[in-house]
Amino acid sequence: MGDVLMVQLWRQHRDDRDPLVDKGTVMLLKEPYLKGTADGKYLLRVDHVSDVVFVLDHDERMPAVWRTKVGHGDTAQTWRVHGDKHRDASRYRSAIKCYTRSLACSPTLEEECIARIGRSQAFHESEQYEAALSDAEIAVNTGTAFRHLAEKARFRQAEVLYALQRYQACYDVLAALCRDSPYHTTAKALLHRAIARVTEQTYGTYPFLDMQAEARKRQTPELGHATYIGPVRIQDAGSRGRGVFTTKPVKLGELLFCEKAFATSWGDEGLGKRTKIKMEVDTDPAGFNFHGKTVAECNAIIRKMQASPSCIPKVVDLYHGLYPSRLSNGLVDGQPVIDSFQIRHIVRFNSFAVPRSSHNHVFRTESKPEFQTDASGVWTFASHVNHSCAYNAHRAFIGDFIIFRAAQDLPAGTEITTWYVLPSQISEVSQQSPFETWGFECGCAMCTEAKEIGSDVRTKRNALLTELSSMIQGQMDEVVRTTVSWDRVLRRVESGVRELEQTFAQSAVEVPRRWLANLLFDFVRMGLNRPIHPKVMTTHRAVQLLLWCLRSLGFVIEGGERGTLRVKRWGLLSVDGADAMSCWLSLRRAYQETAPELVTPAEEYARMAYLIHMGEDETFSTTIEGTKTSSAGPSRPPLSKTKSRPSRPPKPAAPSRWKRTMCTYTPADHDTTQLYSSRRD
Ligand SMILES: C[S@@+](CC[C@H](N)C(=O)[O-])C[C@H]1O[C@@H](n2cnc3c(N)ncnc32)[C@H](O)[C@@H]1O
Repeated sequence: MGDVLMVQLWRQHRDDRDPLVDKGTVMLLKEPYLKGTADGKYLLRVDHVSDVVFVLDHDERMPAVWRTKVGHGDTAQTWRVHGDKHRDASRYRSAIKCYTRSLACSPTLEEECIARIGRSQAFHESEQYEAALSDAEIAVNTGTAFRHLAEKARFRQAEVLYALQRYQACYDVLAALCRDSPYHTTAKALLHRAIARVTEQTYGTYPFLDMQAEARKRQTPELGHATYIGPVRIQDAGSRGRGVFTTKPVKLGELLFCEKAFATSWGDEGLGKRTKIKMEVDTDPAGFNFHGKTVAECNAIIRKMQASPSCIPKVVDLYHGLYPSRLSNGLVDGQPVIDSFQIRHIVRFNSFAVPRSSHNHVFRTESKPEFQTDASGVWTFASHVNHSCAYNAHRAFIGDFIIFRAAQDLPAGTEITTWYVLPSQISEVSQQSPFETWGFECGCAMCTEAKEIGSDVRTKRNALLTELSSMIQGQMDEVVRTTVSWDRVLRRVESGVRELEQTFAQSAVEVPRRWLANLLFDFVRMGLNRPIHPKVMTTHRAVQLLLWCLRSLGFVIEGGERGTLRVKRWGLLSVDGADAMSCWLSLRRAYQETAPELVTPAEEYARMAYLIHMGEDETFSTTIEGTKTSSAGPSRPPLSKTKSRPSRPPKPAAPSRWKRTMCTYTPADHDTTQLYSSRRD
């Protein structure tokens, strides 16, 4: 009839150098459907990438009348030359088409092998690693008869195995290649990298300093390291579905796993700027609104699944709520079946919004006053960790790596938990559940206690909390402006806090008192901030209040004022306000005046908290001291399998440096619960 219908292709990978649809492109659409447009017309909408099949000329499904006529110049060699040209210009789609045509008319095994090597490279450069590997392996087999091609094909195979993160297999190929061709310097260099990756994968030893530096430097900080899964495994967690459990006793701070993201989406703006992604708002048939990073993240996942079909099962196996699983894992018409809507559900339940490095969440400077959430991504192993507000494992980020460390000593068979979001007020726990998005109720001690207390206790607790926090702020201002004595404020705060404590029937070890700890910590910080509140708090009182703060988080501490300081039980690390790391660092500072003998143990505890918070402690001294040399602290045995540091002699405390540090180190100035995104926190 001469009609023309618009076609809308969703979620396809766009490459402006090499358009997906060009003049003469022939597509087959599966399950096509028409969608009405605002101007009263119709278009064909294709939501799922696997609902389009691009038909090439030699494909038997191409109608004969549409096939291009084969000319005299259409030889394997000319197609290959075209392919090389496209590949050199980064037009991989076109290059692959040309190599495919070259393969279709290769008259000899040698010609075929050359075309395979070329196509493997084009697949590799366009991140279609599995197709690249398949071509490389065929080339290795066919190339054995041609010495010059065999070496090339094996190196190709090794490069693709490395890109596929199959480091042991990559090592095996390279070790043999280097034996046969000892002069192959590029193969040797890759062999060294493969060895480093196998070591990371097996022992969890990482060059964290380099990783932090790389994450800061690179615009898209996807780091070239391997995933390590330590003493943990996925298993049934009863009513919580699957969960991650320890396989052996684990010590506080030990590395549980360090996982490279399956897919992340980073902003396309310059380094250090806030993320800005072209907004693409979209509603799927289930009614979810997805925009910005989430759309980009879905696209990144889909693209990776298309390119590496063997990883599809581990993605579609992730929790996706009530959305039905309809996918077969196999290939249909030569390509994997990908349901875009299922991917959206997977992203909704499993994605983390992340900073470039956990440093960005905890530390900020005057030049970088804003907290950045630079990306969002999916980590397929980490996604199995369930939530608890009283979590026992802490996650940190460096580039596209998620690092989980034990935040307590954990016996074998313990389910590890993290926080998705934290309730922002005690009262909220009893009203609307912050976990509604995920469809569960948190059963941790804190949530259970908050639910079980009677409404009179709850009302009293909330009233006291509100009264105390506004009183602290108001009174501190009074102290600064007038001659109101500091002691009077302190007495009022102390009696208010004691009254609040009486609203808890259980001990702080059983039910940590996050909000009380926050309040106390805010108070101490104000008191110690001498440039603003001159001479308001004695350091001795600050020490007592900081210890109180840690005890409110469930820490059991022996001594702490003079002579001895020993943590008998580690409490909640906390991420919002009174985090244990800030408390220990403030204590370390205060001890410089009141009990110098306790500076070193306090620093050790601060270092442990830092390790758990940041995922590594190699940057501890640099970050805390603002110098390149390590600060004081007795050497301790390396934790888990992390790189050990040489022990250094204790150094005297340096108050002037600390002052400088205080300018850059303001962890309690923000509410970290806000920083991770509306999804998983
Ligand atoms: C990212 S998944 C975690 C892994 C999931 N349990 C599984 O079986 O694959 C998030 C989902 O796990 C479940 N979940 C997580 N924490 C939970 C908790 N504390 N209690 C009950 N269910 C929880 C909820 O169904 C939530 O939507």
